[in-house]
Amino acid sequence: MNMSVIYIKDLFKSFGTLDVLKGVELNLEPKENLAVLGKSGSGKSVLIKIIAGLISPDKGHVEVLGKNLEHISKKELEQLRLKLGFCFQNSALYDSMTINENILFPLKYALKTDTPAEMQKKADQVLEAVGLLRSKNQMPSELSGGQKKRIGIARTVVMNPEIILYDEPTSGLDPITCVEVNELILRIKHEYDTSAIIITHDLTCAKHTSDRISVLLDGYFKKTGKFDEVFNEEANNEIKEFYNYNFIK
Ligand SMILES: Nc1ncnc2c1ncn2[C@@H]1O[C@H](COP(=O)(O)OP(=O)(O)OP(=O)(O)O)[C@@H](O)[C@H]1O
Repeated sequence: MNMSVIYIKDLFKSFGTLDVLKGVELNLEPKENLAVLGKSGSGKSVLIKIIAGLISPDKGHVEVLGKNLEHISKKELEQLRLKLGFCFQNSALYDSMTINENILFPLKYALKTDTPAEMQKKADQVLEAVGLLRSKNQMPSELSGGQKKRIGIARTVVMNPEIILYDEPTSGLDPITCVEVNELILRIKHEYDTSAIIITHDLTCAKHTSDRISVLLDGYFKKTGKFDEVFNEEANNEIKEFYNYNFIK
């Protein structure tokens, strides 16, 4: 039996004459963080959209939390999506709502199972976990970029997802705030027992937040392994040069 929370085999996706994914293989284990590195346009977002069932592959096997996406009903897909948390690049907060209302929003409109008191308790817990409980009555416009990222993560975590998909979690942040966000991603994994795919161009983020990294090049994962295995002496020049390993601490 396959124990992976995401299992992808022989995945192909083209748009017209553009072959984007050409034989992607991926295994995400329970409680594992996997960073996906790849150039702009290499197909990282397409891969995430396929995992979320938003677009269909041309060919290949995609299994998420034991469900084969090829044979899944609409209702099952809706239920599955509740177990997937998306952290968008721009945090995607509602500007006209307070931080507290932003956190409550998915609980109220997607989960619909808790009493108001239960929802508020969950919201307070995640705000505490990301260190921003005191900001709960502020508006998003009053927060820094790093604080917004943390709220975006809190809003995802409040739904208690089994898998979190982070899209460029450190983009646009200064190096010190990047470290804070990286630490938060790790803390979330340990405190909430989640697995995650972290799409990033930031090698420091990949190194610190993930158990393994996969490098998407030419439509498939050229290399997967622990950071030091991928960027070792024997790594081919494509991998070494592209990510300019020398700049990493
Ligand atoms: N719906 C679509 N129709 C046509 N082409 C698409 C579609 N979605 C993605 N593409 C193309 O697929 C390629 C991969 O796109 P994707 O958004 O996955 O790249 P990415 O690796 O996420 O890039 P970035 O790091 O810049 O976000 C691009 O050339 C893009 O134009």
